[in-house]
Amino acid sequence: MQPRWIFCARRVVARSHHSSLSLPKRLLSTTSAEHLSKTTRNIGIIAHIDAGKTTTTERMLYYSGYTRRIGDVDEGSTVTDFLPAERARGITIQSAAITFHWPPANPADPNPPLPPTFDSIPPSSISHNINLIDTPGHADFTFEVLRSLRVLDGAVCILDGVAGVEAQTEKVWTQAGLYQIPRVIFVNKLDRDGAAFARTVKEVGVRLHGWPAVCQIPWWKDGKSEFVGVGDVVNLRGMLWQGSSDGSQIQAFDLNQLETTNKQFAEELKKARVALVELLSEHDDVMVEKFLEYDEDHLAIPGLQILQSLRRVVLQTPQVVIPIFAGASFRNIGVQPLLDNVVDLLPSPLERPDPEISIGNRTSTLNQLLTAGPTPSANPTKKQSSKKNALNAQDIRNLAACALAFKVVNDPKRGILVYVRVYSGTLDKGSVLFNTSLSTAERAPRLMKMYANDAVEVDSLSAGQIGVISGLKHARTGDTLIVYRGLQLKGQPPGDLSTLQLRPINVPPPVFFTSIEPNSLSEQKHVQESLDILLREDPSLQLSVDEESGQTHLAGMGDLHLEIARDRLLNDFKAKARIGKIEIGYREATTSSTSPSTYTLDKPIAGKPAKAAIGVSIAPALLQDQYDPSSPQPPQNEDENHFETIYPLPDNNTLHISHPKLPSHDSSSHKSHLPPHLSLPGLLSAIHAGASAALARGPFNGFPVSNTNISLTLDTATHLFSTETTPTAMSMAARGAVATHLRQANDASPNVLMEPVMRVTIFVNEAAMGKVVQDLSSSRGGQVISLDGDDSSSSSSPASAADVLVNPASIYTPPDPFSSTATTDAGVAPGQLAAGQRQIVARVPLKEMVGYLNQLRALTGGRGTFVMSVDGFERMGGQRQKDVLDALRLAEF
Ligand SMILES: Nc1nc2c(ncn2[C@@H]2O[C@H](COP(=O)(O)OP(=O)(O)OP(=O)(O)O)[C@@H](O)[C@H]2O)c(=O)[nH]1
Repeated sequence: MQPRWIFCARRVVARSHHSSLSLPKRLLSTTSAEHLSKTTRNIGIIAHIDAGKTTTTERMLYYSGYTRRIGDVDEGSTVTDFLPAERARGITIQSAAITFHWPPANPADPNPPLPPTFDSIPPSSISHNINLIDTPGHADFTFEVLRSLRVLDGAVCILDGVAGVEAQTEKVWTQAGLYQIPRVIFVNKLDRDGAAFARTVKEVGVRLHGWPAVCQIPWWKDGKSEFVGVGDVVNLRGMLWQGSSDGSQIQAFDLNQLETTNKQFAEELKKARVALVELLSEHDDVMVEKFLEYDEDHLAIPGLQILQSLRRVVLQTPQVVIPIFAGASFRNIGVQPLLDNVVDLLPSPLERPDPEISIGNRTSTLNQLLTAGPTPSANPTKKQSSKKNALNAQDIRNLAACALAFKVVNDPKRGILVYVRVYSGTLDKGSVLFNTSLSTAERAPRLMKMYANDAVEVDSLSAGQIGVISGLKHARTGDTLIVYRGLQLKGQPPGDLSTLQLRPINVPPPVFFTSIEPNSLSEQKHVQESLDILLREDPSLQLSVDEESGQTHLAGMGDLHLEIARDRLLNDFKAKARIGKIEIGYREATTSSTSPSTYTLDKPIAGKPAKAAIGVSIAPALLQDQYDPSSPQPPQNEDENHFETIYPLPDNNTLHISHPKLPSHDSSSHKSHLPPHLSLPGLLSAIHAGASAALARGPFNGFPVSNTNISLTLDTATHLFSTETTPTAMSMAARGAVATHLRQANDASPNVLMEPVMRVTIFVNEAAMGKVVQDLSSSRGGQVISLDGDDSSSSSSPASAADVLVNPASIYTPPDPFSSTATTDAGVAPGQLAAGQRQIVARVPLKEMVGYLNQLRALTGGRGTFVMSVDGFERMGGQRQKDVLDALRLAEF
């Protein structure tokens, strides 16, 4: 049988003189939504930095015919890394979603009918629509990886065959597992000196907690280290990449041919087939039946049966079997069969679990909402709010589409592009999109699919599809967009629908910040507009204005995160601004309470008289030495028996607003308490905004305030002054009130500093372990939590009960061309790391982790890697606080 990809690869050569992309539009416009969903794969590539994601993606685009020459990351000519900052650094910063077809469609018959089942042919016999999302590999962009993961149906994890499983891979792998994303592995860079396929496969078992199913074995020329092709264990054939520089010419040899030309390789291929059938039989009952049907002959089972069994195990939840493929993208080896396997093994959008949603105060799934009819009340005690927010069957029928904006990109040529994944219904060009995150509606002027660097306009995007909306003014990365039939631009969908969030995620607290000052007044507008775009692109950046200094502070997740933001601002947006040093974002915690008093604002705003008052007091939150800052929840208390609304705020702050009971359905009680131009929700949101602004800068050292309870009291009889009390006046009153009391509390007993503390996981070679632990605990003030996964929370132990404990001795691997101690199983117990590898988990103040990579490299001869994430904020000891403050002051001069 001639491999299908040989045909595809040849077609690439034939197509390469065509410059335009006329095919996709036809394909999309004539394909039914269901056909499209069945033949769609929304996949991502996840990997450690430099494992070869970009190189592999470029080959995928080339072989599928979407680019005419192979891009080269080292030359800065790739399609996917398209920001100048990315090209300059050779790393991927933004997730770019690209659509292509695999196998390439036949222009004469772009939509051949789908067979009723794929029982007799593999899915990759039919052209599929692949939406590929390239995810960033650097730890600072973990949040961006998470955002991309949300929209994936499957993933290819690329490993560097020399480095094996690296720290960041393990982290992203686990995160993808939490989203139940089926994954396959591509062991790349097998052409490099020191590439160790066998060791890497064992590491997959032990560190990624699954059973590696070796589906391809590397083909080393004459059994030595020149990597020339792969052995296809599923179809029992060898594939040799030789004779063409672009990898489009591949020779295939069946087992009989191999037995005469390369006996040793043929024997290994058979061993691999036996191991694969054995492994599949342990996890798939159908494979056991096939095994018996074919007289227990591992080699007699047809490749298609093996493929179908692999597909079943990959789609099992949790995924325990991990298919492994081999290649060297840079040498153009292995990419076409990898693409076949993406189509054959990874799921279509129709095969994915129902996406999670949050609506009102509860969580559910989208299909439950769409099929359940009228929604039940979120909380039986909240009668009033549930009555107001309940949805009837017609409301739900009117929900014409739900989509998630997973990426906003400012394209130099096309303006702002919002990448969306549609989860239900169909999003049509021109429809009104209600943004449930911003509570505003805007029209979708243009819809597109992105093919490499070419955009193709489409009229609609149906469920399961990934596409781009251009011309939106407000939508940000992460926003949920819904289409509600008949909704006008100024309207709001009924009840809880206006709060519907698809796959909501918590934004971690920013731990670094920098200051931004326009060079001149005339530059201010451009700087602000550029910052607005940056924030739409990346909501894990946060902006605040320091009223005292007039400076704008930009806060982010890591120093590289802010560095990239700075580069984007200055180089891409050409903003003329002074940008300060990147500093650690400490917090200051209140340590004493204040007595209640009333604060009155009485000064003109924008030339108009303004007056508003509010009662205020503050107190330290239960004085915790540590806290875990999570994102604020929606208001907790709308119970009609209470007069208080409680807002949990970031950084362990809480805002209590006492106010009169004004049921929102009772307009007469509103009229008796409030002037006609004010509403209770409007006043509460103004107070919330004012109090939050005051907390952004503490009186002690200008850091954001943490661990503080704020009590504000709104007495509608004495605190409102007719038309002089506007929401803006009330917001300013709240801000002034809180700022005054924060100062009072700090004067009575100074605030204390809290510092970000990281959870750090470090992988080192055995010889370096002692030095690294010593450096962590003595020089960096860190606390070692576990060594080699002896703590249940460490990432080398199974992350959950679903994870399996894999004994590396039971994993089949072909031999590597050179023998290495790392490929032996000696001394490696199940659940432990491969020989020679050690893992350290520690809590270390962020300040001590700045520039750690260089130090770790020096201590480990360049082999150590680490990942870290914010574990919480911790109160600093007196001496440490003094040292930090002294250093900060020194830096000001
Ligand atoms: N020898 C060899 N080098 C490779 C191979 N694949 C990629 N590289 C090189 O590895 C380096 C990193 O490759 P990229 O494709 O940029 O890796 P990436 O994973 O996209 O990296 P980030 O975008 O930084 O996350 C480049 O210098 C590539 O040329 C391969 O198969 N063999």
